[in-house]
Amino acid sequence: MSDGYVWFEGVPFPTKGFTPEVLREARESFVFKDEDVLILTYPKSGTNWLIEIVCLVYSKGDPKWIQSVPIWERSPWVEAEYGYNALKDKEGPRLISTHLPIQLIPKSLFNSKAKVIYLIRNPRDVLMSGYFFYGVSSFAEKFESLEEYFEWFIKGNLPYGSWFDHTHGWMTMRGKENFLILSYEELKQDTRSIIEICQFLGKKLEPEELNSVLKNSSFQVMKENKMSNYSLLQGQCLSKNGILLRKGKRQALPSKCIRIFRGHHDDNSRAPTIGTRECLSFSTLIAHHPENFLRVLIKKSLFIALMWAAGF
Ligand SMILES: Nc1ncnc2c1ncn2[C@@H]1O[C@H](COP(=O)(O)OS(=O)(=O)O)[C@@H](OP(=O)(O)O)[C@H]1O
Repeated sequence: MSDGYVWFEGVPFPTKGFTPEVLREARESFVFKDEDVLILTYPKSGTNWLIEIVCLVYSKGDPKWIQSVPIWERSPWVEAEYGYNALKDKEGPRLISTHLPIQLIPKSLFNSKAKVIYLIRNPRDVLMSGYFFYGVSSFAEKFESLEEYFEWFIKGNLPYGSWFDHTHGWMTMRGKENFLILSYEELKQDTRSIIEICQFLGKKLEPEELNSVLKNSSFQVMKENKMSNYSLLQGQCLSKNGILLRKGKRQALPSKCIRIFRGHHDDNSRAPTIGTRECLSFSTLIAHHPENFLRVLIKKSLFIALMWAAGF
């Protein structure tokens, strides 16, 4: 276990704003209400984008709320000290965010009809997004190189632990009536996911309201909204040049990273068995064909084993 995190039940958490006491209390005592909506993701998967969309759906596209209240107050994090205290006595339907793995979520979730929206993102982009974000944050352990960071990603030595465990755990909720699974990639592709969100939340929006949701949750508009872009926290939990909305799209990976992903050795002498394509399509594949999850997981494990064997 590394000292660069707050640890709870074997899972690492950021060093600022999290304590084992609050994490325990949240899991044991937080009461979900049937009318709550929970936004659930592994970090760097587009959480804040989804929060912005849901807020706009609730306000029928009117941007006043998202322009006047910080995003972490609109949808507080149940596992964080600040969020837990803000949420626990809050009246009425609540918007709640979490990155918690399934085993640490407040137990009451499983006895409530609270609606859960689980957003998954391609692990390659989650990985790169975290690489740039954690590198300038003041709450995560510092890695020396991309190789070291990659190893930590695979081992789950990053805030909230392993992407693989997180995804594997929460996918067991697939098919439940109050559980909607979406992917970042599909959300980017077209409006269908937003319509799905409206239907799931029982909100009917007029076409112009829907257009306003799209416009006001777009990357560019969100990047300029200081209530959503975390610029208010720069110099606190984010360093001065820390940005949440970095690219919002796939970017060319550094060649070193591509090699790692492909399982290539420098001299290319060991042919990759599992390549980038499988990694890229992993989340989309399980979103569309959940029955393939196990098969893909086995392939992924094989891939990881191969990388270890290759000395990465
Ligand atoms: N509106 C919109 N459209 C598209 N993409 C967006 C949007 N808002 C945030 N993002 C991208 O989401 C990434 C950050 O994910 P999270 O919000 O989950 O981060 S965090 O874990 O809560 O820190 C981060 O991805 P990267 O740019 O790849 O780093 C953000 O740019």
